[in-house]
Amino acid sequence: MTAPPPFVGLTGGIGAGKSEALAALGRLGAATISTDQVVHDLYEDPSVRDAVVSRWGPSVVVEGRVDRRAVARFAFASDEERRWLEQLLWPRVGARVAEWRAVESARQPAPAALVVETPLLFEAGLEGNYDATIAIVADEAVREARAGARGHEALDERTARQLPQAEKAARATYAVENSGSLRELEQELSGVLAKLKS
Ligand SMILES: CC(C)(COP(=O)(O)OP(=O)(O)OC[C@H]1O[C@@H](n2cnc3c(N)ncnc32)[C@H](O)[C@@H]1O)[C@@H](O)C(=O)NCCC(=O)NCCS
Ligand SMILES: Nc1ncnc2c1ncn2[C@@H]1O[C@H](COP(=O)(O)OP(=O)(O)OP(=O)(O)O)[C@@H](O)[C@H]1O
Repeated sequence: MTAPPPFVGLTGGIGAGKSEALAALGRLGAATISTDQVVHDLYEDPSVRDAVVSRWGPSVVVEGRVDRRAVARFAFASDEERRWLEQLLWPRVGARVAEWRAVESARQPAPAALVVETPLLFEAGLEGNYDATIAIVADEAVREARAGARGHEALDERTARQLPQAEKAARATYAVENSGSLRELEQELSGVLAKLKS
């Protein structure tokens, strides 16, 4: 019986390139899931929609759908509100990732790795769940410019809730630099996958 594929947590600062790294790992043969995407899907769940409406009022729903910009304004207004939202969503995200892992672990041929993009991996103390962790890091000016271009609501508050890039890099099994081209990023990640398989 062959060993299951390594279960890998992928993290990094806002705009460092986590989503591009996840896409590259997918092209390289890993099965991938983004917890940001899982959260976006959860806002379609009526129980989640009702919970945020009860907390913050009807203005968080626009044309029947949760408006994430409005949610971000309320959630990052204080630690208490942010914690409330995280406590609502994180257990549901954990359940969805566990389901996904069970399906992907049984897939034949086996993926090269099972990779979960988790922005708050270290902040949430999740590193012990994984066989290995990868931190994507970029020069601070590059990361800030990329993050700024996304136009995230409450960008400073999100950043303040996260560990600095250097700390994420120091804690991760592998730190991958993404200040160059996407092709260079994919090459670096190909090297990491080879190490994970060995
Ligand atoms: C606040 C929300 C509505 C904003 O949605 P939006 O589409 O604008 O951003 P998106 O979800 O794509 O996240 C972009 C980035 O913001 C950062 N971010 C998201 N949530 C948080 C948080 N709770 N603390 C710090 N940074 C965060 C991450 O770096 C993430 O990659 C949404 O991010 C959310 O519901 N967050 C709370 C749940 C959570 O903690 N998610 C993180 C992954 S489990
Ligand atoms: N090596 C690169 N070369 C050029 N553009 C890049 C590179 N890496 C990332 N980008 C671009 O920078 C932006 C942010 O990258 P990405 O979405 O992968 O980061 P992220 O860490 O997932 O961000 P967020 O925290 O906002 O979810 C995107 O527009 C992406 O295409």
